[in-house]
Amino acid sequence: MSIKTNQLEHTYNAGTPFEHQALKGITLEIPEGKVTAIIGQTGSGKSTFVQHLNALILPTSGTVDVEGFHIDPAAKLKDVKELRKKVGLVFQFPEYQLFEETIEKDIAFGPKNFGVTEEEANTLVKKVLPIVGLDQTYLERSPFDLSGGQKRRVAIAGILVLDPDVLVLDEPTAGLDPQGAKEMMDLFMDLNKKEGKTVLLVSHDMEHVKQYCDHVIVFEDGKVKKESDVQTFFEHPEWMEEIGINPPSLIRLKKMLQEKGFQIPDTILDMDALVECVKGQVKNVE
Ligand SMILES: Nc1ncnc2c1ncn2[C@@H]1O[C@H](COP(=O)(O)OP(=O)(O)OP(=O)(O)O)[C@@H](O)[C@H]1O
Repeated sequence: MSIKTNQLEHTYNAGTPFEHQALKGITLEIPEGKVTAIIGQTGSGKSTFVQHLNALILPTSGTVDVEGFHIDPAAKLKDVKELRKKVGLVFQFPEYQLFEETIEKDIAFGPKNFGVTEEEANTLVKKVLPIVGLDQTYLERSPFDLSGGQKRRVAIAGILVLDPDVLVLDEPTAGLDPQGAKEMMDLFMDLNKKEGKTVLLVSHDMEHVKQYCDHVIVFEDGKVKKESDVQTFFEHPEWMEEIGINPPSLIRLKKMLQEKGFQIPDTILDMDALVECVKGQVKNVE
């Protein structure tokens, strides 16, 4: 089931001097089973948009259809509780939301909240730990004694334990070192490829978008500025320039080589193909 929004608008602090319209009529369809990136300048409305997808905030006007749920400005929290199981939202720095005294209790909190018995919840916790790369010795440890990257794995386990069909990830690798970020992205990609989960990734990291995503949606000032498959998107570096986003390193390298006189088709987006293309021309350019 795809995710659809129709003329979605969101205004913060409506009717006060601090009123701010963050979303200005977003009509979108996000494909099921794919990895879709949402990119755009800071403040363009990305986080506001994704928080509508599990009804964490409600539209000021317009609608969202997701996993069989229809969300409009009058939606009631009790009607959307089940939706939270189906659409898992991973915030920026999710580790700040850990609060229980053991990792087992922290991860079990969600299932118990949905009426699962303690025993069943603990079984689910044991299953999810290896998925996030932690072994069973972590169960009784305090989440607060872990490294930042380990804490984040625990927080993400707390979402995966509900087995959502859709994963909405708001800058899930922010603050991680490159290896930690790669492991985190590989984990999400596994869930997409092996279990068919739909993934929506809010990211400022164009290397990740190029490497992992199928589809790109660009936000600007609360509106959708562009939508494209990932190949077409990265064939147009001028689109990234327009929105002030630094292209991935390979695209920058390609542009430098083109400016030096190398004939490189825009369709080349991987390093092996770029090297092959340049090799044949080195003598000509010298
Ligand atoms: N709780 C809030 N109250 C009032 N204004 C808000 C609130 N949250 C966000 N905004 C404003 O809404 C606009 C969109 O913010 P949002 O966080 O959705 O942008 P973003 O594209 O996710 O930015 P970033 O890339 O920095 O995370 C911004 O101008 C922001 O200041």
